[in-house]
Amino acid sequence: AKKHKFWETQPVGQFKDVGDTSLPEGPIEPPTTLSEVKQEPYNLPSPYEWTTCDMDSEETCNEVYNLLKNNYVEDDENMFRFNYSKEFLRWALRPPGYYKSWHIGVRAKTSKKLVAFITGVPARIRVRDEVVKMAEINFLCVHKKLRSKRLAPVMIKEVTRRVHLENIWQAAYTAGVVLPTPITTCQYWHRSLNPKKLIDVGFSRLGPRMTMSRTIKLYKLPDQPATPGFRKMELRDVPAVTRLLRNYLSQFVVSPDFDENDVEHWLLPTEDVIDSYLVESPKTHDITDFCSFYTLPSSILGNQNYSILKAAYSYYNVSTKTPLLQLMNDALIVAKKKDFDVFNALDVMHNESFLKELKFGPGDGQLHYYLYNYRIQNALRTSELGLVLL
Ligand SMILES: COc1cc([C@H]2SCC(=O)N2Cc2ccccc2)c(Br)cc1O
Repeated sequence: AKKHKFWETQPVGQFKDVGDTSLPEGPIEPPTTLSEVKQEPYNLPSPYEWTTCDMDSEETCNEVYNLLKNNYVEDDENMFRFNYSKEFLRWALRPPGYYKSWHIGVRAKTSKKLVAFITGVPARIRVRDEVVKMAEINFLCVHKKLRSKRLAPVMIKEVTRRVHLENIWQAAYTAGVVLPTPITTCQYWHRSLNPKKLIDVGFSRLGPRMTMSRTIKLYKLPDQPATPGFRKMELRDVPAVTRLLRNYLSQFVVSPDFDENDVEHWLLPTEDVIDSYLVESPKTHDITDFCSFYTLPSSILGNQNYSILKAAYSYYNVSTKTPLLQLMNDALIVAKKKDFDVFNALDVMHNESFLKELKFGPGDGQLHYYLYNYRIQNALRTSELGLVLL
């Protein structure tokens, strides 16, 4: 049926193959030689042209920011829309070894307006015992006025072509919709930090038999973290955090294979983008635990009193001495202190162990994870997934 016309032509796990144990785990199609990769860009409908978005350029970064701010992902009831900041986009799109050519835009030939965007960044992802060079595909966005012109399939084929040109044959991506075929499906959970605002904007509702003051008291947090030695991560901590994180992530079926360069980029604190904290034992000065969250505001569509929701998203957390429950409560405490309205987390890794106890509530968004050109025999449990995509 029409349902997945495009995805049924792609090397991804097909629904019809689920459960077929005769199909081996690993790449679905072999790599080709670079000469066999299409050398010229795919054809766009005639009014449009490809452009490479130089995120170092203030002007271009502004165009990308505004396209996403006005046209990127909304919730099912169109009450909120992601509002990735320019600093966040620069962080997300320029990791070690990134390719500018993978920051792909579509412009209208006449007006030169940016009307669509899709990106890839290189990553080493371990799947069981194999470390695979992949592209992490993200920020697929088509202007609201150009929807259902079938632009997305040609943009996906173009970013795939440019990834192939760099001799990379696998990719990882997420979507809020079911496509062939998720390797796992996660649930978002939310911990209120500013319940009054969340109720006012319609994200949360006052519980039955609950007053506003009772609700505010329910979510109240201490003013300071509880764990002795809890502090912000610094450059000098990169080697120890890398060791801690690599060891911790090795237990999951799918996870990033971070080296010190990656840890320095992805986890060193950047104001209003990424926050990272660690526990340095006051006695031994060992680094025993780590927690991190990224800053991703949302536009609030159509509320009289507020226009921005300040949201923190749990990123990578490692607990070896401090109980994860206490570590994450300290993360909530510093997030509240930094005036976040809500702290979001997926039910991946060991997150399920603290979500309910720390008063997270389940969200309505499901997040499906996908691999391109790499078959995984059976879907993973969310607790087997050690990969957080932005
Ligand atoms: C509305 O329920 C949810 C919406 C979102 C996404 S869709 C567009 C947007 O902006 N979101 C971020 C957000 C907005 C509001 C609260 C928490 C997170 C997610 Br992710 C999970 C939810 O459960």
